[in-house]
Amino acid sequence: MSILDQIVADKRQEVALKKALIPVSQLEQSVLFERNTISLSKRLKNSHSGIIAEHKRRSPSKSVINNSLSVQAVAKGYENAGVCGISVLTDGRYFGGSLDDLILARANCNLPLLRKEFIIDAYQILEAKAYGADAILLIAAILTRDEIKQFSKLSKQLNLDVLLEVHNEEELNKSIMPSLDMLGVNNRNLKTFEVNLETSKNLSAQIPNDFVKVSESGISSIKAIQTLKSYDFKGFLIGENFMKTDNPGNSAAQFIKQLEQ
Ligand SMILES: O=C(O)c1ccccc1NCC(=O)[C@H](O)[C@H](O)COP(=O)(O)O
Repeated sequence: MSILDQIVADKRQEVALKKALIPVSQLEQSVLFERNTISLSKRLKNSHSGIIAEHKRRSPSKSVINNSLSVQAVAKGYENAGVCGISVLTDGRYFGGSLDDLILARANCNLPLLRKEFIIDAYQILEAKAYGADAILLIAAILTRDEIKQFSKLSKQLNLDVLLEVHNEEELNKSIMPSLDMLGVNNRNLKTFEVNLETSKNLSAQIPNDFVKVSESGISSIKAIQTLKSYDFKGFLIGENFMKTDNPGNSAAQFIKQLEQ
C-alpha cells in the first residue's frame, strides 16, 4: 500500500469517528460559519508575488521540519511579510497539524486561509468553513470526478474557493469543471515523494486559462518562481523552504523583497 493510500484509509476512519462525535448541526452553529470569506484566487490574480505560505510542522517525506514555533507567530509573520494567503495543514497523524491550527491562524491574521487536508467527505468541507477557512484543497489522485463535482459545488455554496490539485495529465483531464477556482500542479509525486518542477511546466499549457494556475511543492528559489511565472503560474505554494527556518515570516519577507526587485 502506498503512503497516500494509507493516509486516505486512516482519514476515512478519522472522519467516521468525527461525524459520530460532532454532528453537522454543531459545525453549522460555529460563529465562523456565517463569516464573509476572502477569495484566495482573486488575491492571486492581482498579486505580484503570488506566494501561498504554508504552516507545516512535519511531513511523510521529511519527518520533522519545525516543531518549535506557534502557529500564531507563523501566521502573523507570514501576514507581515505580505504573502497572498496561508495554507494550514490540518492532518494530525502525518503532518502534526490540527483544526485548532486553522482556528488559531484565523484569529491571528486577515489573510485567505487554505485548509490543506486530504478531503474525502463533504463533512470536512463543512468543518473547514466552521474553523475559519476561505479555501479548500481537493486532490484529484484520491477522488472520482463525481466526488470532485459534488465537493466543489458544496464549497461554492459555502463561498469557499477550491484549489484542485493534479500531478499528471490523466488527473487533469478527469477534473476540469467550472466549479473549480484554482488548478494546482503538485511537483511532488505523492506516491514516491519525488519532486520535479518540470511537472508544472509540462502541464501548464493544458490547463485552461479560466483557472488560476498554482505550482505546489519543492519551490525554494526566486529563479524557480520567475521561471514558473513565464509558464503562466500565478500562485506558488511554499512550505518547507520557509518552515525549516527559525523565522518563516522573515524568510517569506526576504523572498518577496527579492521578487519585487
Ligand atoms: O510534503 C509531503 O511530504 C507530502 C507527502 C504526502 C502527501 C502530501 C505531502 N505534502 C503536502 C503538500 O502538498 C506540501 O506540503 C505543499 O505543497 C508544500 O510543499 P513544500 O514546499 O515542498 O513543503
